[in-house]
Amino acid sequence: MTARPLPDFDGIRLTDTTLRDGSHAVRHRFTVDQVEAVIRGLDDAGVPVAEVSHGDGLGGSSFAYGMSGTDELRLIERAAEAASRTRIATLLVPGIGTVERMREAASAGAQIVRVATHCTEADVSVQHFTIAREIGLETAGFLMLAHRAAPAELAAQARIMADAGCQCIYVVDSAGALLPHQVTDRVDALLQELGDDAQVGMHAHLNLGVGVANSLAAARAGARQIDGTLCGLGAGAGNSPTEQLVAVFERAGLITHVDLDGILAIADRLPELVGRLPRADRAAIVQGYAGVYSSFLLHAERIGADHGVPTHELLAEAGRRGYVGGQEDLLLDIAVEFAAR
Ligand SMILES: CC[C@H](O)CC(=O)C(=O)O
Ligand SMILES: [Mn+2]
Repeated sequence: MTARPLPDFDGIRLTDTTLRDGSHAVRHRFTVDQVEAVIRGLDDAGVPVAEVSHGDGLGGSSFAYGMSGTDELRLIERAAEAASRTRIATLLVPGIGTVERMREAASAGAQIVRVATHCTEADVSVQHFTIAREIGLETAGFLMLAHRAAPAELAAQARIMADAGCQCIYVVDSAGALLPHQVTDRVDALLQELGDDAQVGMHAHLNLGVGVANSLAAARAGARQIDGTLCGLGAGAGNSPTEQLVAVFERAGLITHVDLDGILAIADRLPELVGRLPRADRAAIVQGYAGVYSSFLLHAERIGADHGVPTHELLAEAGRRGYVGGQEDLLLDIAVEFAAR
């Protein structure tokens, strides 16, 4: 294993993913003007990292996942121009995004790449981490749907990412299904496995209403990088709101270096900038309860409406069938089956 420096940051490093995970909630229609306004607000508040891409990561613009309103490379470029101290991250799911797209994102101004895989398939990220480090990108790894892997199994997958050059491995609660003690167990297991080889991060969703508590549990257990989005804008019931994380961490004595007034100011402006915000409605709560990938929600709403099947029934069945991220199209099979009954 090659020695590599860990991201240097004193305290908890927040990554705001409004312009990536939040993209699901606006059906991937972010404009350059919205990106510029959000980045300026985050930058003024001192948020260290902001993530930008299609909601499903680089290359996600497609019929299956939803077409981007504006090419994500233009959004990344504008974000990098608008930021004076916030560093721009982007996300890549191997198989959706390519190494070539990652290079283009780096040329457009991304300095950090976060490579996301299903929680038992870290091996598909090895090539991406190797090349990302070669081209000088900082790296993070996402183990998605982390509730589906026991702590020891998740730690073994984190080891694969760390050995490939990943500097921070995230417990990603894609379904908003984890409870605080389950987050603590997973962060503990990763820290024990990784030692000084990589940091640990937490990405939480709000489907069961405990996203902020989960983020706090992770930070208290030793996670160094934590994700949020302004007003919780994101897939499913949304993400831990960045502005609440700043307030909660300050109360808990954890340093984020983000200015609370500044982050509240840009969060306050978000509804006027983007419109509809996600909420924990019946479908989103069932989604968390059934452990279903959060970005299935709007696909399930659309497919359910087309076939006269309630969204929450589609999602509950997707949970029973154990679908993973990328299998959004299989919701259609359920809808057709249910509609025929
Ligand atoms: C497309 C990757 C994925 O949506 C990452 C993420 O935010 C999650 O799993 O929650
Ligand atoms: Mn997410």
